[in-house]
Amino acid sequence: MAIVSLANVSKSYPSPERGAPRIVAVDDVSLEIEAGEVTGIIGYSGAGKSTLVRLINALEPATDGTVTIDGRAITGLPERELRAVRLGIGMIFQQFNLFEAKTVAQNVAYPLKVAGWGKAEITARVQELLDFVGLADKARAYPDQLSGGQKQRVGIARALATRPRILLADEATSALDPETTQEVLALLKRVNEEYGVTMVVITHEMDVIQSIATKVAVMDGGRVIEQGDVFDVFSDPQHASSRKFVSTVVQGVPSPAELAVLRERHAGRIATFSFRDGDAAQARVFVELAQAGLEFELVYGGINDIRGRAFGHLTLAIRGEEAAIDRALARIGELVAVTEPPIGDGAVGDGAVGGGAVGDGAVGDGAQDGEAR
Ligand SMILES: Nc1ncnc2c1ncn2[C@@H]1O[C@H](COP(=O)(O)OP(=O)(O)OP(=O)(O)O)[C@@H](O)[C@H]1O
Repeated sequence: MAIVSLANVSKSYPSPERGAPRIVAVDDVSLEIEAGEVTGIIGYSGAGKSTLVRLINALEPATDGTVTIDGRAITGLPERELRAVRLGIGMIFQQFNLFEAKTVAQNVAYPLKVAGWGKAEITARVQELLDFVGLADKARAYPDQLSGGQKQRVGIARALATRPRILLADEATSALDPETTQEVLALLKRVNEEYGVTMVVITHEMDVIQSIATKVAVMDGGRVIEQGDVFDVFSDPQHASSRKFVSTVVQGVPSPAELAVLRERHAGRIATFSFRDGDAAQARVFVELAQAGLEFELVYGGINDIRGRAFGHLTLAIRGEEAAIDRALARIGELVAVTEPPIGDGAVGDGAVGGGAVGDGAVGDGAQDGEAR
């Protein structure tokens, strides 16, 4: 059952310039978040992700459409009732937002005080939460005595204090180093698995999606342009904008700048082949190219793993007769996704290198030559 449901939700703000049209931050978004799922919201800066989260946690009213939390439409509810809705939603932030003048225990206790819990109950709950996040020994410390990862663990304990069913995380690991990010992600995974908390995670980091998200929604220009299982969206994005965004976060897809370098270094036509798990097609690519009498080398590549399922991209520079390359790519295109990035500036001749050359063949050889990472 959907615990968060958005139906045709829009949010616009008046423009700072007089007479200019309103700024549309969220544009006709419909999204269902199932209870117990971890949903990643991704997209470029300015796509509307933070605004979407403020609509879900009832911090701002939608301009249009209906936001439903736990079966209850929150649009138009009076402030007193919105406060009750907010108690069921925890929130963690990139900059942790802890009270610097309060101890760790006081920070965690704060929402319980606001919610009117009794003193003994608060003490017991704070102890339980600090044990859960592994900071029982820091109860009396102040935030400036903690590392970034510890601060975020306090943030998580505080967000969970009132036993919310939903946790919203806005770039919660973006200020942390990679190792600390992994620790915090492991903790968030436990929050989801042990407490059954539904999570909505805004991020621009592939690591976060890869480690904890089960579902993902891609935002662009205020709209959700694609949503679905993480593996499906990342291994085979359907929408041109999500393909562009996904290619910036997955391993193995050369950026336009990297492509320009590849074209300078390697003669031939550059083509990227994309594979998904269960695909036995990888070897067929090399066989087809070799059988067509084409010379090729592996110039770029990478494999991504999303909870045990792999997908990857290999970029080859292919040399040979134009028509033979066309025919081979058409045949291979029936087996795997083939992309030939448009030839931009700096493209080096993709002219024929004379047919009949035998391909490099072995993946290993190519990888040594190439930029594989
Ligand atoms: N309170 C506001 N008043 C006016 N415009 C706003 C307001 N909040 C957001 N916007 C505009 O709405 C658009 C979406 O902003 P939002 O912060 O939701 O994007 P985002 O995807 O979270 O970006 P980032 O990753 O940079 O935080 C932007 O153009 C932003 O300038």
